[in-house]
Amino acid sequence: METILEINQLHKTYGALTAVDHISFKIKKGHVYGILGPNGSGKSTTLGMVLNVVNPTSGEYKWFEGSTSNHDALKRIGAIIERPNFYPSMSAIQNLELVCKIKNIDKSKIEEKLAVVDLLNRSHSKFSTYSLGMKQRLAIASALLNDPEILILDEPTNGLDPQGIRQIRDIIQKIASNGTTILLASHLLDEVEKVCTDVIVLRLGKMLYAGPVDEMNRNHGSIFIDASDRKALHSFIENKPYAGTITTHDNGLEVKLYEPVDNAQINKDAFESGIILSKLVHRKQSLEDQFIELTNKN
Ligand SMILES: Nc1ncnc2c1ncn2[C@@H]1O[C@H](COP(=O)(O)OP(=O)(O)OP(=O)(O)O)[C@@H](O)[C@H]1O
Repeated sequence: METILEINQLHKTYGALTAVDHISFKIKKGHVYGILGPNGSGKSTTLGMVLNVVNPTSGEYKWFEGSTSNHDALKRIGAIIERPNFYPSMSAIQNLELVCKIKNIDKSKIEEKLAVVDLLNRSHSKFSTYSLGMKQRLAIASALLNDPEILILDEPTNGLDPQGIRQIRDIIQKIASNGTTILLASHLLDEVEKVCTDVIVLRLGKMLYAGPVDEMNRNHGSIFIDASDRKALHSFIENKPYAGTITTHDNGLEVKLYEPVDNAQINKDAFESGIILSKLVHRKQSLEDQFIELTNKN
């Protein structure tokens, strides 16, 4: 599968502060990627570096498998990394015509792109009359004018109401379904989970996870068990191949599972080792729990 962007050991410091710490990942064609992390984790700096507006301290990145210079690659990319900024007294169409003129793009695409972002019926209204969501959608239409191979969005739903958020998410999915690769930065796990196929998790500039969203979710959870002989229970469970970290609580043991195992099997194993379980509860970890765990741990 074609690689759109390859980042290798990209690193950025501002004085003593490390904003991005030797991160490496690949963006493959046709996927929707989320860069997920709390505020200040280095998402915008990463986007800034690959868009040639922030100079990396070290490391490298390569667009389109190196078939073009990083400067020329920008013509094949659509990006919104700042708040939408258009002329307030001009209509959507007039603003997009101006963008076409500046970027030397054919005007014929304007209507098509306004339709993608659901703004055709307001295309003659002044930009100043637009809601924040409409402004953001116009920015997306503008970034799509040159039919980019990848669309990059930094916190695309920031400040929007639930309906505005929903519209932007639907539009992102519509654009992705037409084959455009998408890279979006977000601090919202829910957003990434709903929209993205793949995720790169950052914290304090470090990459904690890169891979499919559903593999981040492929977690076997924990079991909570108890028996009258706690010590024997501990020795029994710690030797099981499915058992990970064991935490002792007042009301029993919590055991993280490395492998899938059903309750009946655990019960049988315990019984065969002479242990009668007085408690056996299986809890699957939510993606949110995992995200919090990932971003707290490292
Ligand atoms: N121009 C700059 N000068 C100094 N420090 C900077 C600069 N730009 C970013 N930083 C710092 O680098 C770190 C990463 O910032 P960055 O904006 O990339 O994070 P982010 O994940 O995008 O967060 P947010 O969502 O809050 O923008 C932060 O500690 C930030 O204060």
